[in-house]
Amino acid sequence: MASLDPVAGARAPILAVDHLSMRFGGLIAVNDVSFVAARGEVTAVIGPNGAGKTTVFNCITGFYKPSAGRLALFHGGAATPQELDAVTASGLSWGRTGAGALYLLERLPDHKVASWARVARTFQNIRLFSGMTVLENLLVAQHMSLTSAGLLNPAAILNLPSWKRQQKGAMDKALYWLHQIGLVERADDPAGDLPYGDQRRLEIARAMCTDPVLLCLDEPAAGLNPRESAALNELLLSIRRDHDTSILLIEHDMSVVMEISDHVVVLEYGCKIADGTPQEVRTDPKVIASYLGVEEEEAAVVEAQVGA
Ligand SMILES: Nc1ncnc2c1ncn2[C@@H]1O[C@H](COP(=O)(O)OP(=O)(O)OP(=O)(O)O)[C@@H](O)[C@H]1O
Repeated sequence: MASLDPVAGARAPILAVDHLSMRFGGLIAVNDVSFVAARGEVTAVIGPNGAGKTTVFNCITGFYKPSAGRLALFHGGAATPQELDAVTASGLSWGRTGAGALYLLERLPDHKVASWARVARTFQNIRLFSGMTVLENLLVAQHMSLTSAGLLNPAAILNLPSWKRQQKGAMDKALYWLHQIGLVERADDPAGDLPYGDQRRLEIARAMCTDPVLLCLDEPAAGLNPRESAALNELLLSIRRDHDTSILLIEHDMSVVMEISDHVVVLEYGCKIADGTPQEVRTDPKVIASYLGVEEEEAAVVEAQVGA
């Protein structure tokens, strides 16, 4: 894997997590974790239960204010170290850069992480509007951009062509994503009536309707059967291929991680223990020993390797 300098690496970063820590009273859930997610890549965060994965996500998406650390998100391309330092020193939550803009997510409330920094997320448990139709779920995701354009907006009040164009744009986008997830036929059915795998993909499509630069998925394959899991992989690979959206995912299903990730970060007890390509991580003795689990006799070999 090419070097991933947080600021100006060969592969432009979308997110640089820098010395992130999160404490809950005496418990250190995330302990001085740093990694970079590259633009246009799928980065997986893995680790055993309680390793701190969801806490990292909650810090990135503004649900938690980190106890320490910096979470820099880059729009348009990499920032220079000077630009990153200048925004950090300014005390502001964002600044313009030569390439576009950078946002310090730890300084933004969650709704601004979503609307300004354009970071979208899904949760471990599905959070669709189950009584709304499939199509309505995709339209409601775009409600913020439509209403903010509409507030005190004469175009909306008078139903002018510009307003109609915006509404048509929202419908076109919803229909595009309906096609992408193969649910056109079920557009008018309540979302809660869909099979579980379809609900998962609808949730991802709904997040994509907000045009995120970074899509954070918390265990998207949880509870899926192998066929549904394959459909999920296909959707995520198509997002990576066809859209300017980078993906950060937490996943326990190693088949998903190994098949679609470009880069894997491994946490254990809140600390990062490995960071590399799926191949590098898969063969890392620390990962084998601590996360994937080993047979007794293998453990002795691993221990020797780790100690070496
Ligand atoms: N709001 C909170 N208050 C107190 N402790 C918390 C809170 N959130 C998480 N923790 C603790 O932080 C540690 C890390 O939890 P976290 O949910 O981030 O782990 P995880 O790797 O996502 O686990 P899982 O795979 O089971 O979802 C755990 O010990 C958990 O109990």
